[in-house]
Amino acid sequence: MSITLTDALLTYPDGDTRLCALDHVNFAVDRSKLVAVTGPSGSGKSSLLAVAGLLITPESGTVHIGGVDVTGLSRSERTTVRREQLGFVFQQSNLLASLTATEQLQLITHLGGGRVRSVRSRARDLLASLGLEKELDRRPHQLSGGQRQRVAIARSLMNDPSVLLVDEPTSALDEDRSREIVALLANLSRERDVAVVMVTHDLGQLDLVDDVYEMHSGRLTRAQVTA
Ligand SMILES: Nc1ncnc2c1ncn2[C@@H]1O[C@H](COP(=O)(O)OP(=O)(O)OP(=O)(O)O)[C@@H](O)[C@H]1O
Repeated sequence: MSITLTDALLTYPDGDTRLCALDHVNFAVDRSKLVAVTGPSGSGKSSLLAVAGLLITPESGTVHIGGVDVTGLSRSERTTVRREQLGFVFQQSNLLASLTATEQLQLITHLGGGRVRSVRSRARDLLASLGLEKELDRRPHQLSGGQRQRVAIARSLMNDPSVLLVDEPTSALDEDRSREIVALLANLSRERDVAVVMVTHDLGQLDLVDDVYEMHSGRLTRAQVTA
């Protein structure tokens, strides 16, 4: 398995008691799979992504990435695992208004200290592979919502992650564009051998995913197997 949460417990203070955001959650996603996590607002989906993304450490239970237990790592070790093995795509594409599509991707690697020329050609190749060959030098305001989300997905692949964590990627898109983005995530999970975890309210695209999980009050259950 590429990412595994075992018996993960996470609570938050809630008045005099504690609210259980992850209630002994077991979750595993293999490489080349796209898995959707659905559930009502407040059920714990963002908490699941935060624990899977090593942004929050569970109170008990473990997180394994690529078979390695990363639960007890120091903050800087967690940052290294995040930089080398994880990719993130957020609800809004979070692109910088002044940068071209290519520069959005270059920036990520420059922050991590990559070489300029190879980074630029890798950025352009990645964008082209996601159907953005004509948009390489466009800035966010010159792109459609779907194209912006594609740039954000390309950016998340710059470090060649083994796990991609995607939060509501279609919430700002119409139905056709939403379907294109979920189909793109399904394809790239297979072509790039990535485990993709997608939190979504968009139940119309679930036929494209490999597994569906549902969260309710911090409890995670497998909803349906479509492939
Ligand atoms: N930092 C925090 N402090 C206290 N409670 C929190 C904190 N973060 C989340 N919660 C609570 O934990 C529960 C789970 O929240 P979480 O954001 O994980 O749910 P969600 O399913 O992602 O919701 P949404 O779909 O609205 O984003 C909610 O009841 C929320 O209010």
